[in-house]
Amino acid sequence: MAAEAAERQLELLREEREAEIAERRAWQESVSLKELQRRGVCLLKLQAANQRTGLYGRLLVTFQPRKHDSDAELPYNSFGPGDIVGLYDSAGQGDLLSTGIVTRVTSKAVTVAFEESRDGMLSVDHESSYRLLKLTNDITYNRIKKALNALKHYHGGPASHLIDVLFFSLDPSPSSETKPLKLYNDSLDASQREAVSFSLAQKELAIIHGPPGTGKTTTVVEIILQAVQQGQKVLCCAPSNVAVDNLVERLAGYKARILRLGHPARLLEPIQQHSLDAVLARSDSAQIVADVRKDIDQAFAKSKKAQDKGERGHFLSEIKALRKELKEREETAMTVALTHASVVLATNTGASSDGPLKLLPENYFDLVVIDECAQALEASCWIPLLKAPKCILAGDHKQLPPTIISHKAATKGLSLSLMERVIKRYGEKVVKMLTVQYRMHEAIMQWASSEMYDGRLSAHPSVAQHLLKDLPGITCTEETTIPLLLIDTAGCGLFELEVEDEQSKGNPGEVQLAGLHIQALVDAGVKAQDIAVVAPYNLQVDMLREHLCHKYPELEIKSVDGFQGREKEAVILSFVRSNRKGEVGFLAEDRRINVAVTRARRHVAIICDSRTVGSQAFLGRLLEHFRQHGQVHTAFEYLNDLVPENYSHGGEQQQSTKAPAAPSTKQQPAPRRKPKAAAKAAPQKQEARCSPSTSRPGGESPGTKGDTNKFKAELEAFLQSDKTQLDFPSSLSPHDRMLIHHLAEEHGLQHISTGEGRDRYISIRKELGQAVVAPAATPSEQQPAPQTQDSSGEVPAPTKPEEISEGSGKVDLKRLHLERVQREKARREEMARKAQESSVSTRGSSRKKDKSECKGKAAAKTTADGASEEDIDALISAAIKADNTCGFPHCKASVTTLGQICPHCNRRYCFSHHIPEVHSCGDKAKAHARQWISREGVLYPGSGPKDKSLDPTKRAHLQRRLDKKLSDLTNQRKSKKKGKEK
Ligand SMILES: Nc1ncnc2c1ncn2[C@@H]1O[C@H](COP(=O)(O)OP(=O)(O)OP(=O)(O)O)[C@@H](O)[C@H]1O
Ligand SMILES: [Zn+2]
Ligand SMILES: [Zn+2]
Repeated sequence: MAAEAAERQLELLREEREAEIAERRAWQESVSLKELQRRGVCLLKLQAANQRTGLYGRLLVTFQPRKHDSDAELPYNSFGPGDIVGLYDSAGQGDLLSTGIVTRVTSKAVTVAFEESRDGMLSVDHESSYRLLKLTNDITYNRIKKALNALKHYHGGPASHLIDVLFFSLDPSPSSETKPLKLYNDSLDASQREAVSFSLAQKELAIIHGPPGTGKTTTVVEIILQAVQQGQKVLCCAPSNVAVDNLVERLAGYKARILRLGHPARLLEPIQQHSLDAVLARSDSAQIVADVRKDIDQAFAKSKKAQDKGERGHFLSEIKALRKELKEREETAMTVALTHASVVLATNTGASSDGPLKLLPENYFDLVVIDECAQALEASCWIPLLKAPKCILAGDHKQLPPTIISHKAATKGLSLSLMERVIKRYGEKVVKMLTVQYRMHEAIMQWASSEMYDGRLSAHPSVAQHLLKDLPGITCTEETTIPLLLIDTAGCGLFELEVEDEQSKGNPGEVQLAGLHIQALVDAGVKAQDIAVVAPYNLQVDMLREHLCHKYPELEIKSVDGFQGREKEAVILSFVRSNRKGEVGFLAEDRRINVAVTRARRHVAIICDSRTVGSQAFLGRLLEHFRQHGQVHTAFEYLNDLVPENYSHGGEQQQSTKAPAAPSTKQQPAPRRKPKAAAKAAPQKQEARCSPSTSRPGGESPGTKGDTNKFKAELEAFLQSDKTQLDFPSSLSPHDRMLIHHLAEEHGLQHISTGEGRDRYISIRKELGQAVVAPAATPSEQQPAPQTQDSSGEVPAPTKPEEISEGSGKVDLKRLHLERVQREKARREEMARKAQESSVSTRGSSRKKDKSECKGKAAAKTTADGASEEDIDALISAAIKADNTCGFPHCKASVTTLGQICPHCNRRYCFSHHIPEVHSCGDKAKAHARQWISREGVLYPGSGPKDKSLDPTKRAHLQRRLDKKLSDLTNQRKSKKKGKEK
């Protein structure tokens, strides 16, 4: 049974391994070194800054960027302790010199430990240029493989019985009686106490299921202390270093005798003293060991100066002998340190028998504890599990499972954790769930509880009602007094970026909105360090960082996966996906969303397109929870702050003079959040939830009806009159503004915002001849429904197709026209009948030719000629509408409210396409930017005080950054084109 399972795991691991290697190879073969560096797996142009001998006689070399100033920072990279890297000679052929393990990474340097290589000693010098490339990690794989092979052939070891239980060939034994415990931590709640005594009483297996914030680690620590109290030796593991360190820190607080295995350099400062290295350094043999190491270093230095081969060989053999001695002495000291400890802690792979644990006898440990078990590969758990007769697994299988590269291996079961697998079989028999949570406001918890934890969670009174405003130094504002906020972008045209060969997604509009919400929180006194911005896609994380990091260096911006296990007072989630297909991709993973939401203590803000995201049932219920128990803002309320100049459309293009280049358009405008008082006073705040997402053509959302009708009446009166401008008072709520904006767009009227902040008011203007536009019965959907080329044949043809001019705009016109005709039907039966007749008569006679970029500016004129009077009305407004779509070929996004005019080509583009590089104004923008930089010495207006005497290095730096940005954008565009051609 166990053997079969082990075999199967081995197979899946092989598959995973192959996928990993294939991915890396594909990168290395098809991607330039520069690009590899951009992806964070390669560091170019390094120099060796220093080298010394570390533990086990390994050579430790610290690399820095090869720059003349010593302060240079490494570029962004994903190097971390434990990573296997290749060291290459940058000059010449770029040969692989050696492989090593990263032991430490700072912003300025990376340290690598090199094993003794086959042909003697690696030697690095300070003059040469090197590069480091991350390799796939053989060590982890090999250790897991080794453990699985040991499992396959396991016979008579301490874990025999446990293995049978975990593979279901033996039922767990009945638990033993235990006497009442004297707790180390007497503040444990009832569910935690129960978990502790249950775990101690079980014979082979206990599982602690700890939902977010329920004190899982607190409970595990108590269990370990109790076990130690009973004289047991405990091996305590977790898949990640962070989780292990967390346990070390907590146990150290109780003065337990602990020992942490692993590279000391990667451990947090307070944990280092518990590391094997530190313990050894304090031991009696420390001085001798240190002396031996010094001898090695000296011999090494001499060997490099050696004149002839013979002399050199002499030193090398001396080094060899010294290393052997060092190893023996270290092993003796290590055994002493290991046996002195009651609790040995390591990562799952760190517990491998090829490390220090090989020094201990086979049945040394009584108990293995694996924390965060639901995030570990089952195979990796078998490394520690083989070492004891009993295990306690702690974790939450309702949060994210381990990351797997091979989709196939994942679906075949590699992503199923040991914890989940065992719970599925044994259920309640072996599990205790912790049910009181100490993190989230009740409103945040409630959703997670009912969706993921059978409604069993309750909030501890100390957190149940806590809000941001209760933190010191925070004023009461709308944002700090609500636990749940939904900022809905539905209908605002804030679409995700479409980078087709890119798995990752980004959404610039949501980046801007996140910036505005953070500003509001910070203005109210919330510290940036208490806020996290979390997004499910790395591309979005990068974009958020780029946009927000300078302004709020303390702000934490992470992917959902990177934030698991953490918490923040306020969490802002950007769900990114906004498309007409309602595609949500891996947002559909319930556990990812569970993790994202449950990081927050007092406040969660979700920024998303409810129309895209809400189409998935689980996410739909999340949004519904926010609507029921929280506040809803529509992104329209932030419009004026987002792109102030775009609230008008038509003649005025004030912005074209002040937008010098691409980067500037990505910059956040100076925050001008709506006046707090006005926002609070808005009486129909609750109705703001009736965002455009809920309005459909032919039916408007309840609750807004009164206002809509009122404004509609005003508008109609205005249309009938010969006035050309209608001003609305500045006291309008954001919601009313949105309604007016809708109606104006409906009627194809100009829509202008005048004034600043509190004094801002909206006016509506008509152009000459526009008074004849027929008022629409109901708001129509802002963007027409998605339409593929194939399905276009089903769209009924308009009355007189032959009168429609050539060009792509006409198809849109047809459909828009028909939509309008159909809506009119409800109100004017007569006309509707006529329209229907005619559309039936010509149905199927038109074919779509959606090629040209022309958006039908001319089309309106020509089509107008012979159409019936009503159709002229409809067509005029349809033409206006068509003119209001993005200028990018095939993009149909509305740009009436959120478009940006490109200063180079003067066309209006949607948020995804407004960047000059994206719609092929890149060269112009680049030239312009260079001019600007050389003239002003700044990257974008307001990026810093104008410094005419900008020094050349600084300028070069700016130039480099700009070039990078521009080339990134160009690449994005290229890859997009590639995708399109397929
Ligand atoms: N019985 C308790 N009484 C008061 N506070 C508690 C109790 N148990 C846990 N806490 C508090 O709850 C918080 C979370 O505890 P802990 O770190 O043990 O949780 P966890 O479940 O491991 O967290 P995670 O969700 O990251 O897995 C801590 O601040 C801890 O002090
Ligand atoms: Zn342009
Ligand atoms: Zn567009």
